[in-house]
Amino acid sequence: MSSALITDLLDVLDKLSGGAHAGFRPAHAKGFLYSGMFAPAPEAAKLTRAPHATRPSTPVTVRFSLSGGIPTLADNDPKGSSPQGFAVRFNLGDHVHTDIIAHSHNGFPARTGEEFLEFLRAVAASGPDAPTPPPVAQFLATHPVTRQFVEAPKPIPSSFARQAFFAVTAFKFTNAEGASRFGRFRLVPDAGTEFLSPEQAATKTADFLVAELSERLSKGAVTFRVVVQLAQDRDDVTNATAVWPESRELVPFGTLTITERVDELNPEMRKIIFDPIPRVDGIDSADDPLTDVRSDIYLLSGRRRRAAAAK
Ligand code: HEM
Repeated sequence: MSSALITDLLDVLDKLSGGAHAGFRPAHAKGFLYSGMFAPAPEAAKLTRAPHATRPSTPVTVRFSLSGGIPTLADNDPKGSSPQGFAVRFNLGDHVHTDIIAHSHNGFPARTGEEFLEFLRAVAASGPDAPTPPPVAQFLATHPVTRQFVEAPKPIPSSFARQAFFAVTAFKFTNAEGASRFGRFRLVPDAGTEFLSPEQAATKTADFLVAELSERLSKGAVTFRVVVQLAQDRDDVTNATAVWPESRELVPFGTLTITERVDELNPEMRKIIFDPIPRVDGIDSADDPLTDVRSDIYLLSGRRRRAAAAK
């Protein structure tokens, strides 16, 4: 991976957030950590020999977040809140883990890191002093898939527990017999989905999503079904902008049960860096170019965050 691409992406993300916010993520900066358990569905072990698919239960740490890079963003901010993020760490042993990193929109605006950089630079160059038409309008005119992503409705949910999340990049799942299938993780809320109209969202407080989740957890656990959308032969498994038809089979993978909030400012917890590469036997990258770029940039960004927190 070109390190220039990674640092250029980090720079433009910082720029879009009005400069770097020391100790915070340059994307999905405002987020909240919780702990819980994962229990696999019987079908999971038929798909993959990964340990969390066969063990009766695996402890998890999860983080819900808003998409923007500003740590003080309001949960009902019409521009920076959606898509919300949901990252799940399966704690398999000492320093052994595998993650699912998902957001609340099925798709992504760019196929490669280079294309994403070009898009973000066009957005950054389209401020109030921009020429007409602004660079972002020119970019969108020649990138219909990005335009589709930008224009798709991304309503604010009534709760982090009431929307579905999509891992977008595909993985290759291999079972104990050595049989492989490609698929994409999805997290589906047992409480069902519910979204706010812009008018309803405007009446909410800046921290309503975390407050709502605390209130909900005081009454009982929050559960999500983890499923894998299986690719069929013609589906492109290397392109996160290509949404597969909804008719594709959804294989049950298990249930996530979220029980309590974890202090995200706790030094140990501040260290957590979710990893887009699964790094566990039985689940591999499907060679989507975004996977490696993301892994490199999350690591660089996470190290920068850790260094700032240590000061
Ligand atoms: C080239 C493409 C991408 C770039 C450059 C990028 C960049 C970043 C960066 C820099 C972070 C902060 C990492 C950290 O400090 O720990 C981040 C976090 C995140 N990104 Fe991406 N991202 C990309 C693609 C995606 C995609 C496809 C998704 C959709 C699933 C996504 C969802 C998330 C989520 C949910 C987080 C928060 C993870 C956490 O809670 O720690 N990103 N991204």
